[in-house]
Amino acid sequence: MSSTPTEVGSTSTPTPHIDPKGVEIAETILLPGDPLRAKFIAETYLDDVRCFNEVRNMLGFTGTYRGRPVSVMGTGMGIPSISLYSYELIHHFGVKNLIRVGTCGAMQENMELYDVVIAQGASTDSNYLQQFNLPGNWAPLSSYRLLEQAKRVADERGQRTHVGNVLSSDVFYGADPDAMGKWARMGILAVEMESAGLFANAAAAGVDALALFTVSDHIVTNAKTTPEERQKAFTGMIEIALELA
Ligand SMILES: O=P(O)(O)O[C@H]1O[C@H](CO)[C@@H](O)[C@H]1O
Ligand SMILES: O=c1cc[nH]c(=O)[nH]1
Repeated sequence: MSSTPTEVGSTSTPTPHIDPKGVEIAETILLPGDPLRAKFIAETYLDDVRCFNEVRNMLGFTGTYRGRPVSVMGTGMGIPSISLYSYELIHHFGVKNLIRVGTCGAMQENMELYDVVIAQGASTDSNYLQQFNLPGNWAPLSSYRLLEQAKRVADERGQRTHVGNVLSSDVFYGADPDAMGKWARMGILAVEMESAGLFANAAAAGVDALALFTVSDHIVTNAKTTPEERQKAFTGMIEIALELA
């Protein structure tokens, strides 16, 4: 990371990628990859909404959900993108609970479109973790506190879930046709592109992170949702995440 804000700052002091212009950012934030999904979540679920970021159109909003402050912001796609936003949110704006709400490609045959995946851990083919110079291979895990709450809320709502290890991949269009099968045989539930970076940044800073996904397509059966459904139809996952705020 070339820019290293280390103190929690004021919301009138911008970082390179977030300029809240005085609008507060809540300690709990939902993080979809798509900034338009952030706008949809804010407009659909939050009261008293204010926009806190428009830099690069990576829209961020703060409002209340059942009276509690909560923010929601897009992260873009891939570990480099979510890593710089999560770093600034944690280290400059004091965010403590970071909940990714994404889409994923299912990799196990017992999974269906619109099932919710709760990431217990995130394996990765990215080199992002090497910067921590650990003397071995570190396993990026989600916060057990948030994981346990999310599973309980999902069960209460009758939402079908799968809890386990996901793959945060640097490649969407991979060159190796065998790669996904190898990960699936190690029990990986689904592929997405950000959570390992989010979990690493959260662990390094001692804050809590979780990732929830809606299955948008299936790597084995080739079932798919449409782009419009990807933006809007994932209400089960969003409603679980909002209960954690
Ligand atoms: O729907 P989002 O949250 O963007 O997540 C998934 O979708 C994107 C790829 O289409 C990647 O960001 C992947 O992680
Ligand atoms: O990263 C992703 C997200 C959804 N579906 C995939 O196949 N990959």
